[in-house]
Formats: sequence, C-alpha cells, structure tokens
Amino acid sequence: MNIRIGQGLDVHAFTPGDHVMLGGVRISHHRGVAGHSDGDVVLHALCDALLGALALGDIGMHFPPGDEQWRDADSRDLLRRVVALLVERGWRIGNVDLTVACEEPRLSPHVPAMRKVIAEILEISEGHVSVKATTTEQLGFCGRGEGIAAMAVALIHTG
Ligand SMILES: Nc1ccn([C@@H]2O[C@H](COP(=O)(O)O)[C@@H](O)[C@H]2O)c(=O)n1
Ligand SMILES: C[C@@]1(CO)OP(=O)(O)OP(=O)(O)OC[C@H]1O
Repeated sequence: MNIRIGQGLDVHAFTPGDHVMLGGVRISHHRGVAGHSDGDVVLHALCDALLGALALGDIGMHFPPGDEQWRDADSRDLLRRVVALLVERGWRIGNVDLTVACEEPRLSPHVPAMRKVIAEILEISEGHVSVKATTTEQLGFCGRGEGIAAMAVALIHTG
C-alpha cells in the first residue's frame, strides 16, 4: 500500500451579503464571502490538500478564476471533480482534518452538517472527517473580522 499526505490553505475576504458557504453548508450570516466561486474556504483548502497529496498543482490551476465556467461554482462540485482525479489514478482517501479560523459566525453548531457533506463527497465515513473551528483571539485579519481562513490535511492511500 502506498500512502501520501497533502495540506491546503485558503483565505477569503468578507463582503456584504447574508450568508457564507463553509464545508458545503449554507450558514446565515450578516456578511458574505468574496470569490469567483461560492467562496467556500473549507472545501477549497480540502481540494488543495488532495491535489497536494497527488502532486497535481492547486485549485486555481484546475478551475482558473479567470474562467467563466467556474463563476459562482458550487465548491461541492469542484471537490467532486478533485476526488474523481484521485480515484481514476487508483487512490483512496484515508482521513481528512480541517481547521477553520474566524471570529464569527459561530461554527460549532454547523460542524456535524459539514462533516456529513464532506464524508458523502469523499465517500468515507464521518468518523474519518474532522472539522475544527478556532478564533484567532481577535488577532490578525481573522481577528479583525476581515476574512475567513481554512487549513486542511489529507491522507490518501492505494489498495
Ligand atoms: N468561529 C468559531 C470559532 C470557534 N468556535 C469554537 O469555540 C471554541 C473556542 O475557540 P478559541 O478560538 O477560543 O479556541 C473552539 O474550540 C470552537 O469549538 C466556533 O464554534 N466558531
Ligand atoms: C475556486 C476558484 C474557482 O475559479 O475561485 P475562488 O472562489 O476565487 O477561490 P480560490 O480559493 O481563490 O481558488 C481559485 C479558483 O479555483
């Protein structure tokens, strides 16, 4: 059995709006998130972690922000496409561990729904999908409420 790991990081700025998409879940909020797609930092970081494990570049290389095809894209669809790249090369996903940093919205009530969505797309059990949230103690761009960051680690294997 071959094993590989990958990591990903994504950041998006808050904009005027009434919801954010995080981990494939729509969360009502008094602001939105800027992006060419739906701006789901969690799924983007996860795409980059999986692409990193495959050494296949990054999300922007596969779904260029200048390409109208990806305008307002549903990031769940982008993640499905990345999973297909992985499966067609003979890899499977072991587990993923995700951390989201923002002062608000409060994410813990939404973590179970995020784990469910992600597990379904990755075709692994929810027990193999970890989603964690943290503030940055009011420090930095997250702490000032300027944006949201997400980090992801993924383990993939053959056989
Ligand atoms: N947007 C967030 C941030 C944090 N949480 C939860 O609060 C706990 C404490 O956060 P600290 O930054 O003070 O460590 C953390 O463990 C998260 O469960 C949250 O739900 N939403
Ligand atoms: C997801 C893509 C799709 O065009 O656009 P954005 O929503 O701007 O997100 P980003 O994290 O900057 O990744 C780049 C793009 O692939």
